[in-house]
Amino acid sequence: MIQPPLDRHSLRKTLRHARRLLTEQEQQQAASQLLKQALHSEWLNNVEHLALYLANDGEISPHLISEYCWQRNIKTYLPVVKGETLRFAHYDQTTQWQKNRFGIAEPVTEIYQAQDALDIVFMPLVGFDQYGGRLGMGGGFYDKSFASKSIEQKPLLIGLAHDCQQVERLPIEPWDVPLQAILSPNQCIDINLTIKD
Ligand SMILES: Nc1nc2c(c(=O)[nH]1)N(C=O)[C@@H](CNc1ccc(C(=O)N[C@@H](CCC(=O)O)C(=O)O)cc1)CN2
Ligand SMILES: Nc1ncnc2c1ncn2[C@@H]1O[C@H](COP(=O)(O)OP(=O)(O)OP(=O)(O)O)[C@@H](O)[C@H]1O
Repeated sequence: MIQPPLDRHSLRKTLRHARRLLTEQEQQQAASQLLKQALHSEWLNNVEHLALYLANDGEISPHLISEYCWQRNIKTYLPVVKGETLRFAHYDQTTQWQKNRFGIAEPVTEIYQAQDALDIVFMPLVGFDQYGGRLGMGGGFYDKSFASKSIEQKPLLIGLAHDCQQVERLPIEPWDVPLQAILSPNQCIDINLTIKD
């Protein structure tokens, strides 16, 4: 596991490099293990509206989780970049796509789901720690989007990650919105159950 002290910029560079080194086969294996962890965690049990993302830059892919959701009639949503924040648009196998300014596909729509109508948001991340710390791509999009959400309010924020993205303890900034849980191929961390010191 990578040991800080490393500043956010260096950590981001190191961790993005590590996940991009994973082979296609390792990515497929990770995606399949991730689905198993998601089912094992039981977080999907009573979910009706779930936001996830399209994997980019070596991120762990939640595509098998989407396929599971479609079989179960769980509605799936993707982030759409709007100015400095994110909106969440419904998608399924019939969706039409356009690329955003980062080259990531987004549904072509003007209809968005209210944030508090989402049950869970599976968040992409560059780095995480066992305390719910999250390092993203550096745009602050997720942090700004969920800045006013209290811990009790929907949606539940769950980070998805490769195990190689874990660090001992991330340097945290005041605006960072903590993860409430983390799923990786080998771990299912419920932050409320981990010891905070
Ligand atoms: N899969 C996925 N979708 C996502 C995010 C994400 O982290 N992952 N986002 C999470 O916020 C939002 C988009 N934020 C992003 C911020 C930076 C880059 C990125 O690749 N930056 C490049 C420079 C790209 C450019 O400016 O042309 C880089 O840093 O190398 C990508 C997405 C919404 N959708
Ligand atoms: N709630 C907020 N209000 C205003 N500015 C914010 C807020 N959250 C983050 N920012 C700004 O966004 C910038 C990027 O933040 P940070 O490095 O934490 O992004 P990130 O979590 O890595 O990215 P992302 O959430 O998009 O995956 C910071 O410079 C910060 O000033």
